[in-house]
Amino acid sequence: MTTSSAAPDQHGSTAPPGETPLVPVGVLGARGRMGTEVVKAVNAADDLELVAMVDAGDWLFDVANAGAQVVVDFTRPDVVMDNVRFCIDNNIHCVVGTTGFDEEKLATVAEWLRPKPEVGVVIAPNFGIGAVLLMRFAQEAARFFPSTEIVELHHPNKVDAPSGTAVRTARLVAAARRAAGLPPSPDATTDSLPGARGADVEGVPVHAVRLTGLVAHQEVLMGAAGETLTLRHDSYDRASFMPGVLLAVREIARRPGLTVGIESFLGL
Ligand SMILES: NC(=O)C1=CN([C@@H]2O[C@H](COP(=O)(O)OP(=O)(O)OC[C@H]3O[C@@H](n4cnc5c(N)ncnc54)[C@H](OP(=O)(O)O)[C@@H]3O)[C@@H](O)[C@H]2O)C=CC1
Ligand SMILES: O=C(O)C1=N[C@H](C(=O)O)C[C@H](O)C1
Repeated sequence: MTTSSAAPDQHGSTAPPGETPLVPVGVLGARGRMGTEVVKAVNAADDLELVAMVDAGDWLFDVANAGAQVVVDFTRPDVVMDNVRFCIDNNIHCVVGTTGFDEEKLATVAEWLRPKPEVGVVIAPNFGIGAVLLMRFAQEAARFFPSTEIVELHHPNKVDAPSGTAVRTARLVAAARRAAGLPPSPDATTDSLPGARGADVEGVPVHAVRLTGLVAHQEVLMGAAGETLTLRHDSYDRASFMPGVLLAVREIARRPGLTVGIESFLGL
């Protein structure tokens, strides 16, 4: 569905002469939990214009036809790659919050971007500023603790487990542990039910809870002799992701190529 009231001129602008043009934004997954919030946030932003809302069953060409310069994707791990490919092919910058990106998929996106040096794609498993900081703090602290485990807790409608944020946190922690030369976390378990010790992400156990009433939460637990450090972040409302999403929408045209996470946009 396209939402723009005025047709773009030959430069893609709908602004009257002399005024700073609004950035035309399309939202994919627009009727979903995150998409609905993004639509509200874009509509409330003075410098952005919502030009297309696309959800399952809608025509993806709507975003190109509407003149979107930036697309925000909060869809599903099984469809997001097709959406990103379409945007890159059509010279549209992408802000991607959808999860499910492993190293292979990231490499594929980087490959698609190679012939399009002017297009920017940011793929971030979490746009919450607190969650981004938690990842950074966990990365900093990891080398001081022999044991680290991650517990992520989410609403029960989430389709992927563990969360993209937890997987990224675990990878960052694992890299910090490797760099510090830490041995595997001590664990004497020889007898367990399947899943009891969580998913193994590069040696870091990740436990996923799905509970009615929750939105998005994560704890990183670190242990050393006689002490523990627990880092916790809670998103109680999806509004918590919007400052990060809007920052990425405003920045991405100046950041060609592939960016993973919004840390660099925040000066981290
Ligand atoms: N990076 C971040 O900060 C955050 C990331 N997420 C991630 O974002 C993703 C979406 O989460 P959430 O909003 O809760 O999920 P929802 O299921 O509520 O929303 C996804 C929407 O995308 C629609 N959709 C499915 N296929 C397509 C398609 N091909 N084109 C366009 N739309 C499509 C779905 O329709 P239908 O239901 O009919 O399939 C649905 O309306 C998940 O991967 C989640 O982990 C979530 C929160 C924050
Ligand atoms: O599905 C969600 O809700 C969320 N998904 C992202 C993830 O998998 O990390 C971000 C946040 O945790 C909310």
